[in-house]
Parts: sequence; C-alpha cells; structure tokens
Amino acid sequence: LVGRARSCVVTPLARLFVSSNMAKSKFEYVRNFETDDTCLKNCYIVVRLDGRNFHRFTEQHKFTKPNDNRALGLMSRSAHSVMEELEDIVIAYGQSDEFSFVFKRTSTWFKRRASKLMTHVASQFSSSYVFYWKEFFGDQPLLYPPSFDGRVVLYPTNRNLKDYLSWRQADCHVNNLYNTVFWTLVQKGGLTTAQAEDRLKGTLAADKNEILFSEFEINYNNESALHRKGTTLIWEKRDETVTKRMKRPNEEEKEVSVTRSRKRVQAYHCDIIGEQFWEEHTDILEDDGC
Ligand SMILES: Nc1nc2c(ncn2[C@@H]2O[C@H](COP(=O)(O)OP(=O)(O)OP(=O)(O)O)[C@@H](O)[C@H]2O)c(=O)[nH]1
Ligand SMILES: [Mg+2]
Ligand SMILES: [Mg+2]
Repeated sequence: LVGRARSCVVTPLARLFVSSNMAKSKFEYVRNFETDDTCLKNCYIVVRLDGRNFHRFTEQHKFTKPNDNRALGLMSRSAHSVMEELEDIVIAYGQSDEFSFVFKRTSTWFKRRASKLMTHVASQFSSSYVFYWKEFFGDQPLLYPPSFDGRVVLYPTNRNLKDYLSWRQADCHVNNLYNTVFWTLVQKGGLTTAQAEDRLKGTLAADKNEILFSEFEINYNNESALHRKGTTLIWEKRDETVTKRMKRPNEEEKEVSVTRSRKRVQAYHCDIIGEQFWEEHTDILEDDGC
C-alpha cells in the first residue's frame, strides 16, 4: 500500500529502490530461522569425515583387500590438501575411509561456526579425492562421484583429545588385525569367506596373532605400519636452503645460500596412543595440564 501510494510521485528507479527496501523488511525475518552453531570456546574442534557407502565404492573400484595402498595414498593426499587450504588444523588422523581433522582450541576461523567448518572440510576433501584420483588409480576410472559425511565433536582437554585419537587408532588396529587374518585365511588358506568368518568367531587378538604366526608364518607386528597404525598428519618446520644469484651495488653478481624455515605437512604411521609421540611433538597441543 505504501509503495502504491508513493508510486504516483516517484521515478521508476526510485520505485525499484522502494520495493526492494520493502522486500527486505518483509522477508528478512527468515534469517532468524538460522540457528547458532558456534562451537564452545576453549575446545578442540574435531571434524571427522567418513566415506559414504564405501563398502560398495571399494567393490566397484576393485580396491585390493584388505588394504589398498592407492586408496590410502589418495585419502592422505586429500587430507593434506585440507590442511593446506584451511586454517588452524593442527593434526589429522586417518584410516580406512575416514579422516579426522583437529582445529586448535583457540581457532576463530569462520567464527567457530560448526556447519561452516564441517562443510569446508568435507567439500575440500571430496573435491581433492576426485581431483587426485588419477594420480593414484591411473587407468582405473572413477565410476561415480564419491561423497563423505562429516560430524563435529568438541573436546575440552588434551586428555580428551588424545583419547579421541587413541580411540580411532585402536579401531584401526582391531579392524586391521581382523581383516588381515580373515583375508589371509581366504587368500592363502583357501577358506571360503563364510568359513573364515566362522573360524574367527569369538577369537581374541592373541588368537588371531597365533593363527597368523603358526599357520602362515606371519608376524603381525612386521606388517605395514601404514595398515596397522593409520596415517597421522602434522605440521613440521623444515629448514630449506636455496641458492640465489644476488648483486649488491659495486659488487660482482654472486651465488648465495638462503635458508628459510618452512612449514610442511608431514605424514607418520606410528603409535599415537602412547605418550612418546606427544613428547616428541610438543607443539601440536597447547599445554593445559591435562
Ligand atoms: N577392499 C578394501 N575395502 C576397503 C578399504 N578401506 C575401506 N574399505 C571398505 O570401506 C568400508 C568402510 O566401512 P564403513 O565406513 O563402516 O562403511 P561404509 O560402507 O562406508 O558405510 P557408511 O560409512 O555407513 O556410509 C569397509 O567396510 C570396507 O568394505 C581398502 O583399503 N580395501
Ligand atoms: Mg564409510
Ligand atoms: Mg568408515
């Protein structure tokens, strides 16, 4: 009504302004439907991604069993890209079709909004997975676009965060030990998958180690650390020396060595449950006495 009353005295351009102003006041209330998902201060923000229906994806893309090194390399490369492109990630841990990213507790990136952090991690990871696919899988074509779900969990203390990462690495160990014995029984022992499953029912870790050792002469501890421990990515400072040609006034041009400290993402396949890793990398977590 206001618009119509005024329209007889305003130019078309001014009318546009009036109506867009009205549109703003009329519709902008919908903004209030957005909920506040700011992450609690002083907590580590963990974003964990997991491949959607990778049971099918791995079958269709002929992943080797129980572990496919091309796939693990691609996961790691994609996580590397997340760390380089997004701010404030201090450590990432991955195994199987999952990767966890830890944002430092003081991070103010995207005002600590959970949905922004999670969706940026998930989309950067997914697009990298597709972007680098060929580098790892060569002639094996990517048959359909893979996707990853994401969740955000907050951990207030260093102890909680270390226990979270320990939980994921223990999961890696339990699954990998089971899968190693299972596929050894099938691939080397000639059992059907149903027979192998039956054989492993109710067995403890020690029994599985024993089957591997006594029947197949495999010492599980000598299996690949990448498979047993998963992949931990952290930032490391490295001195890089480059030679440059320099010319000072009144001097001949000459070659000089310039050393610069650079941060690079470094991958480890080691135990992160014990204290040793944390004692050797004291700059990952800020000390909180816990
Ligand atoms: N062959 C093979 N399969 C793998 C490898 N890594 C992961 N997988 C498969 O990926 C699955 C991952 O498990 P989940 O994440 O629990 O299950 P999912 O099928 O992805 O289902 P949702 O995560 O619930 O969507 C495993 O059960 C395996 O089937 C690998 O290196 N080789
Ligand atoms: Mg999955
Ligand atoms: Mg999984």
